[in-house]
Amino acid sequence: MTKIKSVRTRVWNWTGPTVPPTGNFCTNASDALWLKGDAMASFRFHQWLTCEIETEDGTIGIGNAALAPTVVKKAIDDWYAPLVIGEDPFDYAYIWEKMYRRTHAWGRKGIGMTISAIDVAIWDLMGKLVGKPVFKLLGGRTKEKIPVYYSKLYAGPVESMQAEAEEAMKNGYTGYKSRFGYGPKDGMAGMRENLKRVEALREVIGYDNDLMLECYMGWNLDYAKRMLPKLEKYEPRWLEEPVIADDVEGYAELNAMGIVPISGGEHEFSVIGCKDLIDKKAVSVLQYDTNRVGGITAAQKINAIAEAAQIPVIPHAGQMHNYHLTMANTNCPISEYFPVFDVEVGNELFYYIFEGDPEAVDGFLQLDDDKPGLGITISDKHLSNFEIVE
Ligand SMILES: O=C(O)[C@H](O)[C@H](O)[C@@H](O)CO
Ligand SMILES: [Mg+2]
Repeated sequence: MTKIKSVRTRVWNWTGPTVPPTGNFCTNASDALWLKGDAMASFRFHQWLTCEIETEDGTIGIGNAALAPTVVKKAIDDWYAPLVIGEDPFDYAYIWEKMYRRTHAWGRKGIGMTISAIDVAIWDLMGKLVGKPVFKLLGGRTKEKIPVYYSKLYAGPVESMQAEAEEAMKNGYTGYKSRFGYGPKDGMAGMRENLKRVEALREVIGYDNDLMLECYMGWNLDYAKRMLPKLEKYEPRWLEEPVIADDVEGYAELNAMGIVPISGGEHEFSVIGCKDLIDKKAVSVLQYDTNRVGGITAAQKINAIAEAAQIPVIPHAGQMHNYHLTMANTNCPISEYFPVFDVEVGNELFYYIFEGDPEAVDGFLQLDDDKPGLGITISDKHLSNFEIVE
């Protein structure tokens, strides 16, 4: 048995070129504020955290976190790393509870669930130590390959969104996720702008493909109740994060309307947090992100609860820590896929930090039965575009 010897965290600050967002790029929680200047400022992810856990035999497992990397680094360095050093990585359930309970006073939501970055690294480590891909430790291959939906189509001029969708269709995706650019502050005119873009996308992708619509917490209950009947005829597969994450009652009211399935969960944390969404019938599709919700240990427990309630789980973000869970669970039907693009919002930044993330082909992605762990390495190809803080 080889014990955990060290935990190495690094913050990767992107210093390379970025594509500045234009105009009503994507609604978000800050839209409700009387704001001057860039409402998107709180919304770009141009930093990332890597967390490498090494055992005495030199094996290294890789975890990551996308939200608030500098704060997460401090939480891991000061609080979580000392709790895991000296432990056997295969005691991952004990390690998880130790981290969760020893920081419970402040750690059970948000930054505190940085447990995720460590837990993902431990699962990568375990896979490498037994020579198996992580999905083979979770339930194995439930799909020949994973169907993915193209997730971008931020709001912009109608013509450019249609051109982006036309280009994406060449890759054979059967699902497309678009972002709304307008919300309550934009009034009826904004509603028309939103509907104009949904209609335009349906003209391009037709009705035999899924269309998912993302609000990213930028609407509110009143606005969403008014928009849902107007959206119904476009047959969205789901409406994502229409209200802020704390408004679980609002989620439940919108979902109960039964007009468009409501999805959410990427800003929910822990098994109990996700169970609450399910018990309150707040979502028809649960979308935690494994590197936020509590890692693979928590995510797999949530998958069982969701399956019992027959709520499909389609994790937020096209990253390896989510793909392995989707491969290993029949109740995880498809995966979100962030196409590789120039750094814009930053969802795609991980492509510049890691190697091994699969590329979608003909609307599917594949995981390798013979690649141990998560199947990613830390890349040295883009180091010149990063300032890395140890
Ligand atoms: O569902 C998503 O992909 C997220 O909400 C995105 O990370 C965010 O960029 C909003 O589109
Ligand atoms: Mg989302």
